[in-house]
Amino acid sequence: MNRIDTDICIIGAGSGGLSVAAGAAQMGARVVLIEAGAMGGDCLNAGCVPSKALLHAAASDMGWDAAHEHVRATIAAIAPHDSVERFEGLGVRVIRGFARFSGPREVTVDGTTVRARRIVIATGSRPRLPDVPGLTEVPLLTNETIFDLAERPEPLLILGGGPIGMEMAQAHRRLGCDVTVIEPACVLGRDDPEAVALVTASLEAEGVAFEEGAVPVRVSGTDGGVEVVLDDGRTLTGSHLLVATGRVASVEELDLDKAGVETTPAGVKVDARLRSSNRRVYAIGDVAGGMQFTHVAGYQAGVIVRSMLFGLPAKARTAHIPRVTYTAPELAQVGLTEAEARAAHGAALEVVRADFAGNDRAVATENTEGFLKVMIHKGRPVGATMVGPGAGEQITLWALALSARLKMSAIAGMVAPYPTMAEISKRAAGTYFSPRLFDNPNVKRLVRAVQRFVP
Ligand SMILES: Cc1cc2nc3c(=O)[nH]c(=O)nc-3n(C[C@H](O)[C@H](O)[C@H](O)COP(=O)(O)OP(=O)(O)OC[C@H]3O[C@@H](n4cnc5c(N)ncnc54)[C@H](O)[C@@H]3O)c2cc1C
Ligand SMILES: NC(=O)c1ccc[n+]([C@@H]2O[C@H](COP(=O)([O-])OP(=O)(O)OC[C@H]3O[C@@H](n4cnc5c(N)ncnc54)[C@H](O)[C@@H]3O)[C@@H](O)[C@H]2O)c1
Repeated sequence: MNRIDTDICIIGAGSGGLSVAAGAAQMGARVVLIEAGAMGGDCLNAGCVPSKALLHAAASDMGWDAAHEHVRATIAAIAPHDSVERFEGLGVRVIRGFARFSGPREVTVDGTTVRARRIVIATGSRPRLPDVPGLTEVPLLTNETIFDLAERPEPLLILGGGPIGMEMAQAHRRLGCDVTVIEPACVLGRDDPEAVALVTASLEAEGVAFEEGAVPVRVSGTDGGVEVVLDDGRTLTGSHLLVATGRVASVEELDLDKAGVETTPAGVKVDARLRSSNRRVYAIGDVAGGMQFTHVAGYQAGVIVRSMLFGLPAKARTAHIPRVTYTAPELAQVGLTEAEARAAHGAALEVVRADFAGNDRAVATENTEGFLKVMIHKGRPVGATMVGPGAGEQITLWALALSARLKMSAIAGMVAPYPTMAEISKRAAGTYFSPRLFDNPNVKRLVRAVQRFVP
């Protein structure tokens, strides 16, 4: 049995683990990084990167084979950034293999024991298969297999109308497939319903069929395909079935009990500093059971690097984290939705809105569908929802406003170049101040008084 002593041992080289490794090694810590599968984890190989590449290819009308070639080429172009070579170049010791805890301070991988002062669990998540009779007996697609499909599904059935289901529905429809999304509740159920309605209408107009409020009760194989029976008795038939019904944290087989690391149904149980019940062991990213995004894993990596390397008691916040569903139109959210903000702040909440229809650039470029809504409490934004062209890029202004706790006056005071889509944010901020200025009798009295005296 080999033995390695190190400062930090990281299990999982995905979005979270790689960020910890790069940060900690470049600041002088001895780092061991263990990866069982492909470097880069889900985001690079079966998540963000292939899904956005496929959406782009589908929008560019390049056809099925060229679209999949574009997906492979995109992964290959980004892969060197996450590669063993790059990380070894940064001074990280990379071990390929499946890691398990063998004690409170040690992890074992293929006959090597790594003893570390701090251990980071960054093992991510895998697709959750819902408990529908017959589901496990038919060939299924998940995010792990859909990007490698050689043949075009005809038609494609999708279980789940979350971000994966919606992005894959639009991409595959645009690549020429008939697509039906089966969703027992509402699609994109965490998001602002008015914004979701625009996304759904756009996908419907392109030919995606939605079965909302439909519960799948049985799945079975057919000659060359699958059948899904719904609770109202109807049967839908497809050549392929994509299951996109949420994620399960990858905690099994880690032998967490040997390290005294507790779990919850969502993943590793962590405190606000992302420490597990074993104070030497941290968990970040999808396995920590919070928001499941690459930028969250990266942000959490920064928080624990500060804590592990400098002993600074950094806490992870969530109120300023944005999220985007990359359909056309894009749907972006940061902070509270209107419903969440009303529940949190009641009558003290103000909501302002600006529509792309009132934005000159949107009119000139025929991109007028969509809006921005900003939720404001005591002069500061507590949430923003944007749906429309480039919403994912534009939400970053509001992500900054929330993370830096800016006042609405900071946004209103910004000069945005004319004509840009970005003026929509300034317009929303102006809408917040205009009743205070224009419908205010005191302001009018003051202006009349001053005008009497100015020469
Ligand atoms: C289809 C899809 C699209 C997505 N699109 C977006 C998007 O547009 N934007 C966004 O922000 N997020 C997106 N996500 C979410 C994003 O991919 C995840 O939140 C992110 O990858 C989580 O990073 P992680 O480091 O926690 O886990 P991962 O990136 O999954 O990395 C975990 C790594 O740990 C390894 N591992 C697991 N167990 C062990 C073990 N015992 N020993 C050694 N190695 C182990 C795995 O092999 C894996 O490489 C998407 C997800 C999916 C599925
Ligand atoms: N653009 C992005 O940032 C992006 C894109 C894709 C995925 N992701 C991340 O990956 C996570 C997982 O995505 P997801 O879409 O799988 O999960 P999700 O949890 O967001 O959505 C799953 C959907 O499946 C539905 N569902 C549950 N049981 C079902 C059943 N038996 N039959 C049919 N539908 C059922 C749920 O009601 C829900 O709407 C997301 O939460 C997100 O964090 C992010």
